[in-house]
Amino acid sequence: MVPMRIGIAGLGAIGRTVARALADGMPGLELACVAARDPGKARAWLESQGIVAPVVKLESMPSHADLVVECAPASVLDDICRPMLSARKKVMVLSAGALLPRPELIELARSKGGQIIVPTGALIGLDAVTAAAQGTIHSVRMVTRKPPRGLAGAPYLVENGISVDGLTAPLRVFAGSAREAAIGFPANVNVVAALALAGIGPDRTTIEIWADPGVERNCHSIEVDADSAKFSMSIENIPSENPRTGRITALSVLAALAKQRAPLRVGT
Ligand SMILES: NC(=O)C1=CN([C@@H]2O[C@H](COP(=O)(O)OP(=O)(O)OC[C@H]3O[C@@H](n4cnc5c(N)ncnc54)[C@H](O)[C@@H]3O)[C@@H](O)[C@H]2O)C=CC1
Ligand SMILES: O=C([O-])CC(=O)C(=O)O
Repeated sequence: MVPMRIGIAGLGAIGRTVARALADGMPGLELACVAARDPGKARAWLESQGIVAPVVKLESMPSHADLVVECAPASVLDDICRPMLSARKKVMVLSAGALLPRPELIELARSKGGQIIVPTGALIGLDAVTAAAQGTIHSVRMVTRKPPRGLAGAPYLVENGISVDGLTAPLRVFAGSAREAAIGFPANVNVVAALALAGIGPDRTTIEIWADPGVERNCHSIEVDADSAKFSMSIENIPSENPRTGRITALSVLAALAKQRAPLRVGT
């Protein structure tokens, strides 16, 4: 079987873990290329890891890869998706919050025959949410609690003069829709964007965000009420080297990549 060629756009907390795993060997998959903001730094890291892969520009990824894992800042989503989707290829999008204001990327995938894959990422239960969405979902509500350092610097906090420094008790810093949360916290709550895309959309999916000095983990809890089932889910994510990103996120990418070529697929 010809291996599926995987590209990685963004060599940070998620990208490095995915690159390492692909280089160690995943059946039916090969690391085909990497794109980074600083190509010299990327080459030095790959060399230090003994990983052989070309460092290429975002626009030339389609000639190297069948599927690109987007694990870069939200601001570069267009530059990663457009070339790949125009070439009828796949992009696994981690910056899910940046997809909400860009429905044209989904339209591009539709018109060209490419595909955007949003993995479950740092979340839980998108299998059940997508299943329930085949029927009627009445409501989806999410509450996120993060250590203050996992929220510091978010545009919503800066614009509203909300400080999370030196908190001694939990502070609710936001309540609103997934669409508003993705704008105000573009690097902190991609999870609610993925939840919205799986279920009832960004305007009806609601979220509260708490800066909680009492937690060490990024905690998400979700309640779904549908005509097929009512369910609650929660997950406590251990932060990776990037305090905003749970360790499980890169593992979710690996699981989603493995499904691309697996003889047995478990879960939707
Ligand atoms: N969907 C989900 O469940 C989750 C999504 N995320 C999102 O995934 C993305 C990646 O997260 P991390 O790896 O933790 O971030 P990170 O900040 O550790 O790494 C991002 C990397 O992208 C690189 N980069 C910047 N500009 C670039 C460009 N023009 N081309 C290529 N690379 C570029 C940076 O230099 C950095 O190495 C972020 O948008 C984050 O918000 C994070 C956690 C969960
Ligand atoms: O959704 C995100 O951007 C990251 C997150 O909450 C987590 O890793 O728990």
